[in-house]
Amino acid sequence: MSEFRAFSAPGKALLAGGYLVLDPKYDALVVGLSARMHALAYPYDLLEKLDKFEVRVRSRQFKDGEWSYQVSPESGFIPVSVSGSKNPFIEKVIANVFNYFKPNMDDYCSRNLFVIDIFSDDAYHSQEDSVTRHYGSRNLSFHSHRIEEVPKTGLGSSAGLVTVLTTALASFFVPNLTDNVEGYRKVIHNLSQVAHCQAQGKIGSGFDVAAAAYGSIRYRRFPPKLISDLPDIGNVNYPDKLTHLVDEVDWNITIESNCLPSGLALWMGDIKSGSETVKLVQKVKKWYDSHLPESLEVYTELDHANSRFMDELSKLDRLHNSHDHYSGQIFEAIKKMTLVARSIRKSQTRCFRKITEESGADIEPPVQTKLLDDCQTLEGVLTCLIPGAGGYDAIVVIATQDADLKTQTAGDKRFSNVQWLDVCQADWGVRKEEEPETYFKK
Ligand SMILES: Nc1ncnc2c1ncn2[C@@H]1O[C@H](COP(=O)(O)OP(=O)(O)O)[C@@H](O)[C@H]1O
Ligand SMILES: C[C@@](O)(CCOP(=O)(O)OP(=O)(O)O)CC(=O)O
Repeated sequence: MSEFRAFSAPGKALLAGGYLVLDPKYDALVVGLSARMHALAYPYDLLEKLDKFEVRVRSRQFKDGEWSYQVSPESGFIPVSVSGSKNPFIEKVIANVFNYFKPNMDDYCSRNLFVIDIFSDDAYHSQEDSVTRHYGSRNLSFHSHRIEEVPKTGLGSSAGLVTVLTTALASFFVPNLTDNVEGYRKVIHNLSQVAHCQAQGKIGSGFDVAAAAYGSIRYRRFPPKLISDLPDIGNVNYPDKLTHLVDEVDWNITIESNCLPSGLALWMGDIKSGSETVKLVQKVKKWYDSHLPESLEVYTELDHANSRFMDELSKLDRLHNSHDHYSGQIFEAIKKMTLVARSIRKSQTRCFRKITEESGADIEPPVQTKLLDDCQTLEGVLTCLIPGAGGYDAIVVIATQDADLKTQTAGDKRFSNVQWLDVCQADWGVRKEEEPETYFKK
């Protein structure tokens, strides 16, 4: 492999199943977004030190955005930073991709330097303190702060980074991956889940990594033990255990394509304040354990509402695919879906308000319920919800394709805190980008 090549992976919005998805008993709906994380892999290069590999990852949209790590087979491919700065997500990707492919120094003696550039679309981060530059054939925002200091919008930047970087790095070891990402999607997904969990230092449900790898899906998580049982990186057994986990073990996971029907549009509104997912999760867990069996009843009601929501969307999607988009049947189905979606939202709001009041975790605080109710009055809106962990981060509105929420809400005080992000659903997962030269700075 000596060619330039580029890959990209999508951001996510969790539309149903927040909290429940942490338990392998429940399904969630996560959609892939048009905002993507990109990786441009350069041809092999030569590093003077012939007994080591070096991976150089550059993310030039952020201050000091360059991380270099060296690895060698003798030290169990434990990445050693040579740039001084560390990025845990990049570090764990390198550790796992090398431990899985186990490249032999002799085979790579004159091609042991791997250079990868990362680009992230604007919607992932707040645009304050940034300048737009024409880069290749794209407009990209360049921030004056380091990546950790730039506020996020919650689209899953680390999951996108891990997934696209795993793909790009793997393409150095498997030359035919570039033209066959589909054939390696499961390996990319499994390796990315492992790296992401290790970097986060916790085992989330993995819905964000699954969406980065597969796009819009109905998702049921893997048992957390699969990853927590791995030995430490550097342990002599790590490469074999990892390979066994990635290739042989049944993860008991559900990943089924489940996208928003093509006649509907997704709007994502960033709210000018944020919530911390980890703290919310801790409070909800505590509430769940101390309120059994009532908390189980609440989860069962929520799960029922979530499943109805996913089923209705699938039904509408199937109808859309088999009919002319302007047929009377589609209009009727959308009208029916609106009624169903509103009853589902009522049920979700009732449950989330109850959890909010009893746990002290602001999943759906009254101001957010009010905002959703206001959104519901806009023309063309089917339903709206608070994505992911809820709180004050964001709202999602599902509307008919011709509804223009930006125009409808402009100057309306009720929506003064909402900034509509420039994203839509894009249901494909990690993939090759056909024209890598469009990323080159001219
Ligand atoms: N474009 C990028 N370049 C380099 N590192 C990135 C980039 N985007 C995200 N990251 C890494 O992911 C971290 C953010 O991860 P996290 O806090 O889990 O946020 P998110 O919810 O967006 O995934 C950053 O601090 C950085 O280490
Ligand atoms: C609570 C959760 O089920 C969903 C959180 O969804 P968000 O979309 O809010 O996630 P972050 O981007 O990580 O903050 C936790 C999980 O499933 O890991």
